[in-house]
Formats: sequence, structure tokens, C-alpha cells
Amino acid sequence: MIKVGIVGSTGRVGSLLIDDLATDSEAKLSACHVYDELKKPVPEGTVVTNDMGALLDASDVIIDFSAPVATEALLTQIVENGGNKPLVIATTGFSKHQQNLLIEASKKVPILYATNMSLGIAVLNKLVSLASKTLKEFDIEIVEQHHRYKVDSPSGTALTLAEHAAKARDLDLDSVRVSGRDGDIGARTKDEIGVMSLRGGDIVGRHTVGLYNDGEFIELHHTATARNTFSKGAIKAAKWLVNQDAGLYSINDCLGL
Ligand SMILES: NC(=O)C1=CN([C@@H]2O[C@H](COP(=O)(O)OP(=O)(O)OC[C@H]3O[C@@H](n4cnc5c(N)ncnc54)[C@H](OP(=O)(O)O)[C@@H]3O)[C@@H](O)[C@H]2O)C=CC1
Ligand SMILES: O=C(O)C1=N[C@H](C(=O)O)C[C@H](O)C1
Repeated sequence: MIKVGIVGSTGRVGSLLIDDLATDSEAKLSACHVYDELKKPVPEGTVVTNDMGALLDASDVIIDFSAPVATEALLTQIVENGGNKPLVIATTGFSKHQQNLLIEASKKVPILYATNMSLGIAVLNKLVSLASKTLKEFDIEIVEQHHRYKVDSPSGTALTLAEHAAKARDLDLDSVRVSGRDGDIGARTKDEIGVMSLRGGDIVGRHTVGLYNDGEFIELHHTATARNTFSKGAIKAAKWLVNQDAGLYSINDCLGL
């Protein structure tokens, strides 16, 4: 059995990971990182700790659905304190410093980083690359919709979709991304890529990539209808990652896309 440790174990996705691992035939829960207390029951012998080192020691692989500062503490344990376990990182909203730390850590251990663990979004990223490259004259606008509790914006998935679109057109996303329009803003420029956020209710996650031209447009939609799409995707990624060498991997590597 593959021993899985969780960072963010009290969270919306973290608690689903606990449930999914309870019925998995190849992986089981070994440790939970918590800041406060874990209210949910876990199997006897599960290490419940606020120490990232203890979490790593008790596990073959870590799955992280938490918050950027918590992921930073996990990565620091690898980079500075000799931690040495594969990491599946799903947390979004990293700063440049945190992104660099992730790259640094991936020189020491295998890391799979995916802003979205669903198969559908993995395929959508590829479709967006193709459409953006082929439909050169079309304006690209991305809209993401999430539940009222989501704290980062735009979503990590929307930013990854936008990166695929920008790369397909040889554009630097930081230079062309527009994530708000208000007032006398003038006409849309050709290269800009709009990435807009809606928040409300219990929406698990919906992403729309629109490519608009005169006389026609295409809209590609993905909707996550159940949050365990992400927990199950991450467990699948963890099983794959335990057999990989140090390096930075994407969900496409795991899915063979
Ligand atoms: N890649 C993917 O497929 C997906 C990624 N995500 C991302 O995963 C992350 C977690 O999502 P979700 O489970 O909905 O979030 P929640 O807010 O429900 O859970 C966050 C978890 O992180 C913990 N945490 C650790 N450190 C901190 C801190 N400093 N401040 C606040 N919380 C902390 C929380 O602990 P405590 O309870 O003690 O506060 C909690 O366990 C987000 O970044 C989200 O965008 C979400 C879904 C899919
Ligand atoms: O916070 C969420 O809920 C989600 N976050 C991820 C993101 O930021 O893209 C993935 C998913 O859409 C749900």
C-alpha cells in the first residue's frame, strides 16, 4: 500500500481525500498535516501533526490541497531541511517566490504540479493550444466561475489555460493578460487575453475559453460537477509519481497526454 500524507486535510478537498483513501485498494492515508485539530475521524495509527517533517517521515508521497503559505512550508522542508518525498501539489495562487521554490524543490524530489486534477481540463488545455494557434485572428477571453469561498483569483486553472493560449501565439502572458475592465478603457487590443472571475454559491468549478471573431465564435466549456473529481485525480497522480525520478511533472505526464 502506498502511504499518502495530506497537507490541507481539514479543507474541502482534503476531507474528500481522506474519504477516497479509505476505500482505495492501492493507497492509504498515513498522515495529516493540521494547523489546529482534525475533527474528522481517521484510521487508527494515522499521524496527525503540525510538523511538515513528521508528515514526510510517515508517508511515501504527499498530496497538497491547502494554501500558498502552507505549501511554502512544505517546499521549504524539502529545499532546506532535507525532506525527501514525492509531492503532488494542487494548491493555487502562488507568488513568484513560491513558484521558484517549487522549481527548486523539484530538483530534489519528483513534483507533479497541476492547477486542475481533472482529465477534462487536461484535454481542454490541449484544445486551447490548438484553437489559439489555428484561429490567429480570434480574440481570446477566459471566464472562470467558482464557489463563494474561493480566495484566489483568477483561478489557477484559468491562468494555466491562458498560458496555453499565450504560448500558442508566442505571447508573454504577464504582458497581455487583462483581468478587469471598468470605465473608459478604449477598444480591445488584438493581443490581449481576458481572464475574468465570477464567485457565487457552491459552483465547484467552471471554465469557459472563448475565441471570438467577426461573424463567428467558439466557446469551450468545462464544468466540474463534483469536487472529488479533483481528489480522485490527485490520488491517481500520487500513485504514478511514486515511481518517478526527481523533476517537475504536469498532469499530462501522468495521463500520457
Ligand atoms: N488543482 C486542483 O485540481 C484543485 C486545486 N484546488 C486548490 O486547493 C486549495 C485548497 O482548496 P480547498 O480545499 O477548497 O480550500 P479550503 O479552504 O477548504 O482548505 C484549505 C486547507 O488548507 C489549510 N491551510 C493550511 N495553511 C493555511 C493557512 N495559512 N491559511 C489558511 N488555510 C490553511 C486549511 O487548514 P485550516 O482548516 O486549519 O484552516 C485547510 O485544511 C486551493 O488553493 C484551491 O484553489 C482546489 C480544488 C481543485
Ligand atoms: O478553489 C477551487 O475550488 C478550485 N481551484 C482550482 C483553481 O484555482 O483552478 C481548481 C478548481 O477549479 C477548483
